[in-house]
Amino acid sequence: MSLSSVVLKTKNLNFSYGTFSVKNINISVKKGSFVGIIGPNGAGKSTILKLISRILKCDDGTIEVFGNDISHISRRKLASYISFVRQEFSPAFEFKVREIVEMGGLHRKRSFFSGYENKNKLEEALGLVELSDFKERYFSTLSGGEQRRVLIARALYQGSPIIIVDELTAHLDISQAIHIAEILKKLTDSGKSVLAAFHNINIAAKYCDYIYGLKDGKLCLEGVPHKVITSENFKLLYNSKVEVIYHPKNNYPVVLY
Ligand SMILES: Nc1ncnc2c1ncn2[C@@H]1O[C@H](COP(=O)(O)OP(=O)(O)OP(=O)(O)O)[C@@H](O)[C@H]1O
Repeated sequence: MSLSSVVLKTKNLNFSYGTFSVKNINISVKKGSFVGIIGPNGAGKSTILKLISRILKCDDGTIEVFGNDISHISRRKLASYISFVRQEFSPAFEFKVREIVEMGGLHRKRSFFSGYENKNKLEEALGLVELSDFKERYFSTLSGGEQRRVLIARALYQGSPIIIVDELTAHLDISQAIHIAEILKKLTDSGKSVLAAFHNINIAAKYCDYIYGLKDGKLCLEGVPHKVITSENFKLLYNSKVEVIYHPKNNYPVVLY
């Protein structure tokens, strides 16, 4: 694939909270690809995704989206390139589900109070995550999994070409996790790009085109799922002994816990 198909690229990214740092992070995401980051709790996955979404500012290094250094573009412009689905979201005020989803379109509007921007798009985004009947419910009254699906709908409504998801399967039962992964996979088939952190390695192995392995703030593995998901690498990343087999139908690696 040509260099021009790279839509997101980090170069030697460094960041420290003081006690924990991520070091020399080089990640590339190509147009239409589904890229995963795996690694144990506290490895720095969320930190990297927050740096890319400019929630945190890197100490050193650069992040480029479509060839633009993100430190030189406006928040609105960044929101037109990247949507970020956080692991947790607790709004300070009571918002209805449709209002949360509509927040995804703020970069296209003058103000939040300009009324419905695009009713069809709103219906479409909620329909995709099977929450059409929840539009008028207050976000705080939804279960963790339902809230998560609302946040995915907000990212879909935002309409950006790059979607970043922190812990794709958080709060989702296995059927919802597969459903959301399928939606994102379809989006990559239509040219969008997804970068997501995963704890569920089998979902990552099935849906990702490319996987980065992170440990103690450093990338120590990268490649296609067949190369990265091996029992040796699992030991290296998680210090855990597992067996890896290959799916009888589709041949992707499957971890036997
Ligand atoms: N605001 C903060 N101030 C200080 N340390 C932080 C802060 N946020 C995160 N950390 C620390 O940075 C490290 C990496 O956290 P991060 O959330 O990036 O890891 P993660 O790989 O996403 O973990 P998990 O899989 O548990 O979500 C952890 O040790 C965490 O305690």
